[in-house]
Amino acid sequence: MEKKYEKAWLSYRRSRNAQNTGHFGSVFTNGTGVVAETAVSELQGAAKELLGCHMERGSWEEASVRLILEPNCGLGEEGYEIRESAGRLTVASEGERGLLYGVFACIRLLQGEKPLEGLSVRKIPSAPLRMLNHWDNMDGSIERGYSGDSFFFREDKVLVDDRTRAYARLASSVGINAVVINNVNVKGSATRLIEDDYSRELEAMSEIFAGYGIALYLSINFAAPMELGGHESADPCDPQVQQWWKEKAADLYGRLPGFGGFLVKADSEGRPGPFTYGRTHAEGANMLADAVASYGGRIIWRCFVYNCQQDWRDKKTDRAKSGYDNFMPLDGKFRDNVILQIKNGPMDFQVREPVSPLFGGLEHTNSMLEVQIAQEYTGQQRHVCYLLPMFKQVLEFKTCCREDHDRVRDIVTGRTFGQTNCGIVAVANTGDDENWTGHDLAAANLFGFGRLSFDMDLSVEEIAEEWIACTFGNDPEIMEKISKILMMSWPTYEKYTSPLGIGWMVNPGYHYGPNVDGYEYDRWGTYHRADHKGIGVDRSPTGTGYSEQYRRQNADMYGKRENCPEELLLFFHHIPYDYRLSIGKTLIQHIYDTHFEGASEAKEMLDIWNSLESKVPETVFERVQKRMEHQASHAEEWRDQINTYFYRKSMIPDEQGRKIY
Ligand SMILES: CO[C@H]1[C@H](O)[C@@H](O)[C@H](O)O[C@@H]1C(=O)O
Repeated sequence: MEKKYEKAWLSYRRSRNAQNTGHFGSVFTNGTGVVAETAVSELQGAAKELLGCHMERGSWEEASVRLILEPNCGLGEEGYEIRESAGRLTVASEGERGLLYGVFACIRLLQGEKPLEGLSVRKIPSAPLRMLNHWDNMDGSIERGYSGDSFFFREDKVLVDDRTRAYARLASSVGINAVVINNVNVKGSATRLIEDDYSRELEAMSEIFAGYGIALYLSINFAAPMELGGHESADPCDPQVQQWWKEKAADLYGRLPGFGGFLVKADSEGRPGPFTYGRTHAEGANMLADAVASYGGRIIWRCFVYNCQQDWRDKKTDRAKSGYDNFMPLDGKFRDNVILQIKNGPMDFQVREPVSPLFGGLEHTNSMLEVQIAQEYTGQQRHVCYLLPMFKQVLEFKTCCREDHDRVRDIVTGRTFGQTNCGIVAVANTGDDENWTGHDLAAANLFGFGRLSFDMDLSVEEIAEEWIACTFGNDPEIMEKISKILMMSWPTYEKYTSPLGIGWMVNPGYHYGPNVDGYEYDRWGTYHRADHKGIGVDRSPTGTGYSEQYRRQNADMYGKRENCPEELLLFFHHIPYDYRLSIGKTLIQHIYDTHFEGASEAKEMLDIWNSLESKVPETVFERVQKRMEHQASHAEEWRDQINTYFYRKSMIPDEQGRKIY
């Protein structure tokens, strides 16, 4: 049976005032393609539901809204301009996708009850590629999925139904233009997605996506020529293997409208890759790039490559170094239609990490920033954790690879090195739960990721406010309180879990809940190295040397403990418990204090939510309340386990004499 689903931020409430109704009499477009059609019908649907206006199609002269393709207007295919004058609204772009994004922007204004009079807005998307990666498996499960099962797959079948369109609307409404529907760990029947078996469904899906300006991408299994083609190897330098991929590409591009290309996780966590054949990642990626090049296809190649068989006794090997060690020597060796996909930090989506040194390191290679909105290590969508402030910090980080235009955002938007194949991608947080994201407030991360990738000038507060207005309406009390919860949530989560850049301390495997030594003696390279004197990983030049992978200025900042930003202190240094931080307190006291504070803030967020009972729909109120109650008590569990652990290790009491077990 199909599960019901809601419309998230696209569930339109009737406007409380009539200020904008005059604008929505009729609509004209000179676009003739499917995306222009979508733009028109989205506008008509929203006008009807938000304002009660039935918009007819009208001629250029009479229409009150004109969606106009204007060649060479400098906006590009995806940029738009919205102009209002004398009761008429014009949305202009060079491409139909720009018209669609412009329409969704108008709809957001209506949802926020903003007046349209005299409006003049011009936006060109910041990142060329704005992508979602779904880690959905063909059996319907989702790797690191916290919102139910997949709505793309079930029991080895590809699902194409109303929900596919509903998903495409949500994604496109915030500017997403590329989607990978299957898990990067490609095994079993997922390897067959590129075979004919699924062609009918994938064709239908890519058609729906294309109508919303979204390119469908697939994750592939590097060993597919062996598993599907019966070849003896998957060696990228073997002409037969090359030929096999060429034929696959010809077939896929021949039948899937707007097909984007492949995403590849190779030689990582047990997945096959070019290393088996003594080949480099560049040789692997370029072979695929050549197969898709003539169709305008792209190969997105992940840099999440590290030794997952480490010995915890070995203090020289450092997982944080592996991305850079593997890919820096290949800079400049990749084809132009290859994009390296780099996780924001050198480890794995922890609550705080430094920015990967590949940003600012690579100069001749297209790169894309990968973040995770599925909250694998940040509360798994049972805890509220609004991640946009983290993403914003990452994007604003100065890599020092240039005097100017050297921030991560400059690199991934093509400003630093003039690249056009670049962008930003998030591991998605959706599933077939009624509200899409399990936690209703987690939808702010999905919405926010899209909005930020489209417009990196937006502040995280503005994004939160837009999302709240679209989802709950713009009642000032709702706005203020939910904003407050969202803005508190990441720092709060960090405080009661693993602050100062130490990370981890979770239960192995499923990564939820406190377990200080969970990964301490394991093979994954994720250690905190705590003993009775101190804690932290020495990644300075005299330790593992990781800090030296940064450009000089940043290497100096991270390499010396007195220069290191404190929020990352334990990522880079092993610090004694009695070390005095700049705020005047000792490290151990800071650990105690943050955990007490974090747990009490989690309770405060719950209280704020509870005060909104009469203001938000009952089902939503209760869903969120249940999760926030769990969060508040789980935060206490974190607090007590962490504080007790470090009290037992250090035997230094809390200066404030609070209860430590
Ligand atoms: C898809 O595999 C994931 C894996 O579940 C996750 O725990 C790990 O952190 O990252 C991997 C990756 O990013 O490839």
